[in-house]
Amino acid sequence: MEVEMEMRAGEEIEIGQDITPPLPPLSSSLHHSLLSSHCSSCFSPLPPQPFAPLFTPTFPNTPSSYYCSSLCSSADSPLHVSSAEPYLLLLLQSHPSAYPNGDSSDLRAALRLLQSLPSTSPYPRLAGLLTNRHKLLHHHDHRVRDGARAMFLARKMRDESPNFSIDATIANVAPHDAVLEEAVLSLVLTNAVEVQDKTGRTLGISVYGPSFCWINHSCSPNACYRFSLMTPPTPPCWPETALLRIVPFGLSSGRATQIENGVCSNNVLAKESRGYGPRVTVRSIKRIKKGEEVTVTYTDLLQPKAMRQSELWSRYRFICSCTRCSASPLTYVDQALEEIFAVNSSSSSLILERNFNRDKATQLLSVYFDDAIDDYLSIGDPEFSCERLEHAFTQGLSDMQLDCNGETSQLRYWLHPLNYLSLNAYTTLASAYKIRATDMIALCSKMDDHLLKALNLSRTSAAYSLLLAGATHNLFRSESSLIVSVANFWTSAGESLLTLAKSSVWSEFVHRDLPVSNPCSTARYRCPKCSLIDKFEACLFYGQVQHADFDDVSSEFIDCVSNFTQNVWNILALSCQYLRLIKSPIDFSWLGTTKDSSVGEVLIRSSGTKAGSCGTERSISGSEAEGYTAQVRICIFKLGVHCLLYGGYLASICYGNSHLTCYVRNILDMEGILLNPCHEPN
Ligand SMILES: C[S@@+](CC[C@H](N)C(=O)[O-])C[C@H]1O[C@@H](n2cnc3c(N)ncnc32)[C@H](O)[C@@H]1O
Repeated sequence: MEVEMEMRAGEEIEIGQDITPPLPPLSSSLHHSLLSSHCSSCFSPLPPQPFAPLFTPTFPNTPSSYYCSSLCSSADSPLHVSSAEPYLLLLLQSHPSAYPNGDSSDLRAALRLLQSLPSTSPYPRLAGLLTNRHKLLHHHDHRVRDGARAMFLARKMRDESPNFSIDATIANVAPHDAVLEEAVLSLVLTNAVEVQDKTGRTLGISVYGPSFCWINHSCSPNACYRFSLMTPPTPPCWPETALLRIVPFGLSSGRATQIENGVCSNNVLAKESRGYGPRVTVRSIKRIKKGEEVTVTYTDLLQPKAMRQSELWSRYRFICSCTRCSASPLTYVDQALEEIFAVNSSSSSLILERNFNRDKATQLLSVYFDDAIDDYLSIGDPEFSCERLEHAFTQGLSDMQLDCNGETSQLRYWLHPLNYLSLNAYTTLASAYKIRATDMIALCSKMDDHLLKALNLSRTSAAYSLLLAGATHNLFRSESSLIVSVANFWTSAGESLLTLAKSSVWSEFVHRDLPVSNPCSTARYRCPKCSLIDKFEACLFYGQVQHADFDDVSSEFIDCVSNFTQNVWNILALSCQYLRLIKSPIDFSWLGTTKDSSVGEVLIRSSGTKAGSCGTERSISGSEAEGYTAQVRICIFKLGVHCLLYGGYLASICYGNSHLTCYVRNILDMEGILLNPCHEPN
């Protein structure tokens, strides 16, 4: 009988606490595209003169591993060579069709694992980890079969070296030669996680031992994880300094039994794992009761249910039945993330349509939005992308629909402001407007219309950042596991608002026409209405939040931020038609519930269908310039400080005193707002 493993809390766990020590990987590999820019051992960026592997073979004109130090090279080179990685890279370089499925990191991590694991029967677990080979092979055929074959060939080339011929080796592979490779590759696909650096950039993948890999997925998880990049030699952290607050459980026929550590004991793991490479630490983002299952997310929680389910199915072949997915009717968050409005524009007046093909509308809108966002990311024309996105936001997209009488009518679809496509678009728009502002500033050397335009562009960028943070916060109030996204979005909004308040363009403009006192030169700023600064400083000092404070801190923050926003939102939103439709980016009560039509009506009626009123910038008028007063500037500054403090506070719950918390701290430090120094961890 196959046993399904899970991890449970071994004790009561409060929110914002580490529940594992930093766990070392069993195997990790850089993404293929980063092989020549990052260290294959510790994943840090390479110096100008990187270190090559200590041992041959290296093949000319073929990607290889490089290292940041001789220590990294001597720690990793033996495994790099013995695992047959150089041969795999040679094979993929000369015969790309051997694995046409993209990045080679899965195969390289699997080769490394295969080399370091004791040889054993490939079912259903290796070193305690689920392989899922049967399930994956049944559905994924090509990825697993092609990959395993390429791994098998690489190992054969290694064994026959130096007398191998790639073509002859390929010709001699029998269909069932690569069973073990299939199992190890399936294990990697089932258990590997993407390793990210401090900025959230994905560097590669890692497979960890059961303490991490036995943690199941939930769309409303109670834990998250972070990475720390470790260079060799790093002191062993397990089991001596173990802080493992979770225990394994095996579920067999629905009956939970505590598993003996014999499957994969801590000692076995300590021996199997490498001392270096990205370590992972699991942390609670909710209070977890003793005996409760600990879960993390395997997917983006800001996607609607259907997308999460489809992603989990295509990658892992399971159907999620967590509380969020099983809720009937859909949770508020899942309703909002997929909400679309339709109007019948064939009739003379705009009528909100109740019966329309939602899947078709979603498809139409997602193709349009994804395309506009991809265009921005790949071609990088920010102005065109802003125009496209805002056009769809304000004018909707048209489609023909066949009704039950066989007659066609014209429908127009609008996105709900909290729809996941809207959230993705806000991120793109904040970034695109920021780039446009920077480009505009570079164009002009002295105070003129261009400088004012640049200030308007950064104002719109800050407004979109604030809208993204506020919109996600609205969802976070119903789904607390969104804390990780919210922490990042409040931090970005704070940074963007502070940059706007401190803009030298604004200074020039204000000095000439509307002199303001410089908010940045004022002495240490403290908000008289909330204790956010003290709470954030306490987090920095104690390394964790005082959990009893959490709800109070959040509601104090929202009170303050709502007040500031009331004073400045009209000005932040002034240049953009879509933003002007958003009555408040913090308090979304103007939206009504997703069941009633008020938000649809607000959007549709306010946008109208007048020709030429597409959601692009208005020309700069005198009244717009009047918005830039000293009071507004100071209010934007205070709003930015609050957003940063709250973002930092939430980040300390999710990551402890890690880079994001310190990043916030450093920005606030420069403004003379905080007291205590921060020691950034690795
Ligand atoms: C990283 S492993 C997690 C530990 C796994 N349960 C085990 O027994 O080793 C990932 C696999 O666990 C299973 N799994 C994880 N979360 C699940 C969930 N919410 N529902 C069903 N299966 C899940 C799936 O088979 C998935 O491919």
